[in-house]
Amino acid sequence: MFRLRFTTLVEAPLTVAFDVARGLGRPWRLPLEEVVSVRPARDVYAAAVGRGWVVHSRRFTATEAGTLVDEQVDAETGLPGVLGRVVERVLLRRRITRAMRAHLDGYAAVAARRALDVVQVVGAALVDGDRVLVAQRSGGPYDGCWEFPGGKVEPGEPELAALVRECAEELEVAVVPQGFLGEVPLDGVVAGGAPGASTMRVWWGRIEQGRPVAREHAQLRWVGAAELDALDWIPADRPLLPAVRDLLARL
Ligand SMILES: Nc1nc2c([nH]c(=O)n2[C@H]2C[C@H](O)[C@@H](COP(=O)(O)OP(=O)(O)OP(=O)(O)O)O2)c(=O)[nH]1
Repeated sequence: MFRLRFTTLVEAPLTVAFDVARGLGRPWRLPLEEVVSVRPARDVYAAAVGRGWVVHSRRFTATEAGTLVDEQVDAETGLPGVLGRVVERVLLRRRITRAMRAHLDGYAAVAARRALDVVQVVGAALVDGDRVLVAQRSGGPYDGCWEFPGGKVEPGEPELAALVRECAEELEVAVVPQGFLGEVPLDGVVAGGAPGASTMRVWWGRIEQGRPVAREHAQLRWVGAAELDALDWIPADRPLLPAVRDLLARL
C-alpha cells in the first residue's frame, strides 16, 4: 500500500471549490465510485482493480486566503513481492503524481474564475472586551433572527473592504478586521444566484471609531460567550459559534 498527498490553495469559497472539484472529476481514466460526500467539506471515491484498489479522498477547509484542498491517494497494486514494488514505484506513484499536478493547476484556475460569478457574504464578529456584537434582522425571510453585521461583497470588491463598508453603512462605525474566524455555506439564494452557491466568511474585528447604531437592524446587543447559544440565530450561523466562543475566551 502507498499513500500520496497533495495540497492546493484555491481562491474560491468552499462551495465553489467543492462543486468545481466534483464537476472536473478525477485526473485519470479509471472510474472511481463515490463512497461518501459531505458538501462542501469532504468526499471519498474508491475503486477495486483486480486484487488491488485505489481510494481518493479530499478535504476542503476554509482559510483566510481561500479554500485549502487536501487530497490523499491511497493505493495497493495487489501484486506480490518485487513485481508489486516495481509497479508501485515506477508506474503508479509517478503517473498519479504527474496526473494530479497537471489536474490541480487547472482546477485552481477554473475554481478561481468560477468564484467571480458567485456573490459572497462577509460577516463581522465585533469584539469589545469579552463580548461580541450581535444584530437582529428586521424584515425578509430571517425577520427576528440574530446575525453578524455584514452583507454582500460587491463585484470586484476586496472582502475586507466590503466588511468595513457594511459596518459603516449598517452600524455607523469604523472597524478594523483582526482575523479570520470561519466560513459557512448559505442554503438560500443570494443575489439571484443558484441556491446554496454562496458562503458567508466571518472575520473578527474591533471598532476603531463610533458607537454602533442599528441603522438597518431591529436591535443590536453586546453578548458574552454564555449568551450566544440561546439567541435565535439564522441557522447557517450556528456552526460559527464555537469559534466565536473560543475567541472570547482567548482575548
Ligand atoms: N449579514 C449577514 N447575512 C447573513 C448572515 N447569515 C446568513 O445566512 N446571511 C445571509 C442573509 C442574506 O441572504 C445574505 C446577506 O444579505 P444582506 O441582505 O444582509 O446583504 P446586504 O447588506 O448586501 O443587503 P442589500 O443591501 O443588498 O439588501 O446572507 C449573517 O450572519 N450576517
